[in-house]
Amino acid sequence: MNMMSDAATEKAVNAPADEPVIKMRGKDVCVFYGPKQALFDVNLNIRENAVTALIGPSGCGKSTFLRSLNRMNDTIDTCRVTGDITLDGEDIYDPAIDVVELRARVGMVFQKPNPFPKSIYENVVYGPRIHGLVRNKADMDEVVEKSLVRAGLFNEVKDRLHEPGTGLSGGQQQRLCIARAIAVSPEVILMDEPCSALDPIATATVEELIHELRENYTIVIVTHSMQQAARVSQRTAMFHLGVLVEEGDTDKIFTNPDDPRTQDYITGRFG
Ligand SMILES: Nc1ncnc2c1ncn2[C@@H]1O[C@H](COP(=O)(O)OP(=O)(O)OP(=O)(O)O)[C@@H](O)[C@H]1O
Repeated sequence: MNMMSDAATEKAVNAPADEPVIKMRGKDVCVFYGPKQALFDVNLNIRENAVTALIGPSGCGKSTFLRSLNRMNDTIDTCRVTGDITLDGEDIYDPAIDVVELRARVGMVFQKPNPFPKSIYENVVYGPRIHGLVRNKADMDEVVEKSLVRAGLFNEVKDRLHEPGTGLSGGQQQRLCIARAIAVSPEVILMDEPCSALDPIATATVEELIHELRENYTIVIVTHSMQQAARVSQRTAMFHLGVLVEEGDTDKIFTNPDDPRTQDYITGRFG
């Protein structure tokens, strides 16, 4: 019996074993805030089941590009996006796209852990409930436990699931936010400097988690830390003044970049 889903079958047919699968594709992406252009013709493919790091000096457009991948920029009145961005080949800016559904498929974790002022349990179950993914208490218990286990938090919180999420440490709150993102079974997780508010130990835990999540998810992470990009990512994209300077295997970008701007940035000459 053939157990493969149609989508999996299609992928297997379309992608030879050694060809990476492209999960998201950005083509000639330009982003404007009012009259100001923040991104210029960015062409970047995001590989499936890999971690892609977006690096570059402050203001270069990393977060702007990240936010364009799940239409978070739609929430900014002055923001306008041109070019094409696809998810599994589908145009995410097509007016027929349901943005709520898109953001369930392409989840997001923010810089500052932002749990809802509710219990740990409610934080995780909120998304599955609004997306109609759980029908009863047993479903809810299961999704809460599974998501917290995947986020590496279950053992630390299993005895206090009904206590406020805001009572956790910063690192635990960030893992709770990751559990909340995972709970709706996203395909892609966008992370905007997810460790910048965390101490080194909590950072190491979240980095380990990112490493593990890669097996099941496609991850795009904005980071200011070169060490972090080198530790967690397989692909790196370097931005400067709104332009994608270069992208490639992380090892190559950090040891032998093609562009002098990348060389200057990774050696700390600017940024
Ligand atoms: N909401 C906004 N309104 C107007 N301009 C904005 C807005 N958000 C970002 N910008 C501008 O767009 C450019 C890119 O900003 P963006 O935040 O994407 O850069 P970044 O590389 O993520 O920076 P940082 O590393 O400092 O977070 C900057 O010039 C910034 O001032």
